[in-house]
Amino acid sequence: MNRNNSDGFETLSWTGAGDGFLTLLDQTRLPNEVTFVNCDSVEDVWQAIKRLAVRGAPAIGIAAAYGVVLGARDEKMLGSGDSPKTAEQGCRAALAACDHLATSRPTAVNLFWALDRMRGVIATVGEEPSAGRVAERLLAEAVAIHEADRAQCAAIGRYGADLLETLGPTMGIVTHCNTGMLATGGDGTALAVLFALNERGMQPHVYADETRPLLQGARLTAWELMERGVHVTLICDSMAAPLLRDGKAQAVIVGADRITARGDTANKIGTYGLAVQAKHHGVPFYVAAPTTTFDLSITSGDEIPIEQRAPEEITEAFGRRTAPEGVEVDNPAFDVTPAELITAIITERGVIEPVSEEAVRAMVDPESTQS
Ligand SMILES: CSC[C@@H](O)[C@@H](O)C(=O)COP(=O)(O)O
Repeated sequence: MNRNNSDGFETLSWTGAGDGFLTLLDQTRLPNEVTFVNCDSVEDVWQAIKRLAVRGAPAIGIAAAYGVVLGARDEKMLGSGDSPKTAEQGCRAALAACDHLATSRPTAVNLFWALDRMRGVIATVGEEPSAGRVAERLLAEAVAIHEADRAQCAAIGRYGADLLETLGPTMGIVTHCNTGMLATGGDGTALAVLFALNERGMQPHVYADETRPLLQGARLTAWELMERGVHVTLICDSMAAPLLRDGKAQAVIVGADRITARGDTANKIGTYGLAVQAKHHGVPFYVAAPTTTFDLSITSGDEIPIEQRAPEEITEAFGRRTAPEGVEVDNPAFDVTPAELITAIITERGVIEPVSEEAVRAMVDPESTQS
C-alpha cells in the first residue's frame, strides 16, 4: 500500500502557500487502494465532497475551508473568465466559492460552520494588496480550523475514554458508519474514544456495522481499526439487535452530522434504529461530536435537512444491478435520533449527561446561558 507519511496517512493535506493545492485520501477507493486526489479548483473540492471522496462531518468542513482558499484565485468564481488579481476580486471569488461549496451536501452542519468562519475572514481582508494575499489569509484560517479539529478529536477521545472506562474491563462496543481519522482532521470522534481506550490497555472489542448502503463501516471503519490494532468484528447492520440482546456489547457509540439545541442528533441512516435497539436492551447509547457539529439555531430534529442520495446506491451493488429496473427507491443518507434515546453526548469540552436543552446550551454556548 502507498503511504504519504511514516505515521499512517493524511486524510486531508495542503501543499504550498496560498497558491498551493489540497490533497485528499480518496475514500471511495478504500480499503483496496490507498490513493490520493489533488484538488486545485473549487469544483474539484465540490465534486470530492459530493462523491464522498472526502466525507464525515468535520472532514467535509475542513475540505470546504481549503476549497475557499482555492476560490480566491479561481477564475470560474468571477464568472467573467478573468483570474482574480485584486483583493476585491479575490474576496468576490472566495465568497462565490463559499456559496457553491454550501450546495455540496446539506446535512453536516460543520460544512456551513466552516464556510461561515471563512466568510468572517473574507469580510476583513479587503485591504490586502492582492488576491494572492487574500488567499494567504484564508489559508491561515483553513489551517486553524484543521488544527483545532485535530485537538478537539484528542479531547473527545480523552473524555470518552474516561466515561467508557467505567463500564469495566470487558467491553463490547457497537459503532455505526465511520467516525475516525478518515472523517475528521484528527483521530476521529466516536473512534477517537475507542482508540484512546485501546491505548489505555482496555482492549475494547468493537462491533462495526457494515453501514448500508455505502458500507462506510465495512470499507473504512474496519480498515482503520485494524490499522490501529483495535479488535474489530464486522457485522451486517441487522446483526446489532441480537448482539445487544445476547449481552455481547456494553455500549453503543456513534458520531453525528448535526445536533440540535435539545440534543436530537442526525447521523448516518441506521443510527436511529440502533438507538431504539440499545434502549430496548438497556445498553447506553453515546454520541461523540465536537461543538462544531451543534446547530443551536434549531431545537427539533425535524428541522434538520436530510440528504437524499441517488437510487443507484441501493439498486446496484458489486458492480451490477440488484433491484428490478424502475423500482421506487427512498434513499435518505441520514436519520435523526431523538435526545431521549441518547445517554450522553461527548464533546471536546466535556460530557453532556443527561441530555437536555439547558445542558446542551451550557456546554456549547456558555455565554448565552450566563445571566
Ligand atoms: C466523525 S463523523 C460523524 C458522521 O459524519 C458520520 O457518522 C456519518 O454519518 C458520515 O456520513 P457520510 O455520508 O459518510 O459523510
